[in-house]
Amino acid sequence: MNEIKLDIMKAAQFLNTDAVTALEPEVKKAHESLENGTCPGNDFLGWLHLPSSITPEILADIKATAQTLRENCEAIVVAGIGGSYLGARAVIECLKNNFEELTPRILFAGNNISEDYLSELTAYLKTRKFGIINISKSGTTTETALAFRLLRSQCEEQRGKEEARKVIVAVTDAKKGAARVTADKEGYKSYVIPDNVGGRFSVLTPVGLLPIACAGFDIEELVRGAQDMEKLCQTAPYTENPAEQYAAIRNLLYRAGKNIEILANYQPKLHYVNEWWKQLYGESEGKDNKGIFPATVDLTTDLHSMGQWIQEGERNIFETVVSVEKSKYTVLFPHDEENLDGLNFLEGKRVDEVNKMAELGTQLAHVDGGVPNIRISVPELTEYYIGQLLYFFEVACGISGNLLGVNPFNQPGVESYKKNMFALLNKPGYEAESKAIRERLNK
Ligand SMILES: O=P(O)(O)OC[C@H]1O[C@](O)(CO)[C@@H](O)[C@@H]1O
Repeated sequence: MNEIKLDIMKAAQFLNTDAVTALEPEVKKAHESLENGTCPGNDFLGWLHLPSSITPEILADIKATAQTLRENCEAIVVAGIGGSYLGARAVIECLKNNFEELTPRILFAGNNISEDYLSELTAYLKTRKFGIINISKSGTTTETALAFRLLRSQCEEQRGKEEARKVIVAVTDAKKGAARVTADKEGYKSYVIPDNVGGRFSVLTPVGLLPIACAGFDIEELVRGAQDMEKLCQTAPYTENPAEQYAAIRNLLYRAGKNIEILANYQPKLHYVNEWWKQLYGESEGKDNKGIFPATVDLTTDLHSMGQWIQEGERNIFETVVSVEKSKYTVLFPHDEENLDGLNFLEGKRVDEVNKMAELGTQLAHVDGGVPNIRISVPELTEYYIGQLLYFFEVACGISGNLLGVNPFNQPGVESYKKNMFALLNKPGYEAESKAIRERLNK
């Protein structure tokens, strides 16, 4: 199998010579505790062998639902936030044309509380036949619930209740939560987010697969990539196991004082993979006053904004570059008669070659500047390799969180803002908190 490759040489050179080798027993133990289900948060390990559990029947059912939506909608709005949003968007943005809109158009909502966003979205949809995929594990997330309320009533108004039923799909908990109750009451087609799969690990459940199928992409290939990576991560020895090596090197760097990891790409289509990765690692590791801060950049774009900081700022960072080996198209650097920009020496070269030299030059400059560099190379931006990449990051995250000594599968800190927001908005049941927060603000 051809696969994504990890190169940690330019990061390991910042550590003692045998540091990565010496960590093997610890990494193996961290990985085994995932596999044996003995790690903290072990009731949330449903994602670990998810790829190999996906049957052709499950995929066929998702594809049939996607087909119904595709046939009946000019736009499909995917309502969700965090893990109920980013995985689908990451894959779709990787695979779609940078400029052409998909047919039907895939729109995202429920990931903010912006009045203008919702106003513009509902106005845009007024003249269009649209459907909704309402994704929320809890069914009570404010951002998503708000968008769904607005969109559902608009959809029913535009199509009539009966027709609307055919184009509203819920992806939610098996039993509890508003989304489940509404779906069951209204008879919407629905999918279950398993109890033991947390949002940020759910891209290979219908949370990700349904929107990706609606966008017209090949979910079989995506799952096949993840399945192959599942096999590799389970069987490969330490030195050839990308998930174990990535978990090892980032923890060693963290222990050496590098507490910020910057995920970088050289393809705009990977922007939302950055966003997905940020949630995966941020929510998994940032707790108990510990954790690498996950930051992201799009290059070469951000070399013209963040490049200075990365090159010469505080030396507490390391960089992980996701590099795509093969471009889909060919564009050659053009000739210019006047050559005022002095770039005719590049004439006839593939733009991708120039991009790759920018990448190599940047890697060497950053390493010279004291920034350890990890490189993940992806053969091509296809469903198969994206499936590999996402699953690789998930397993590495589980191992890494165990090495760090946290529970990688909870996110208790996320509740704090919600508690304050509800207190400020006088949510019933929050009377004491409302009183306390008002007193605090009036001091
Ligand atoms: O699917 P839900 O329950 O709406 O939650 C969405 C997101 O909110 C969080 O619970 C907190 O941000 C994430 O972990 C999750 O991915």
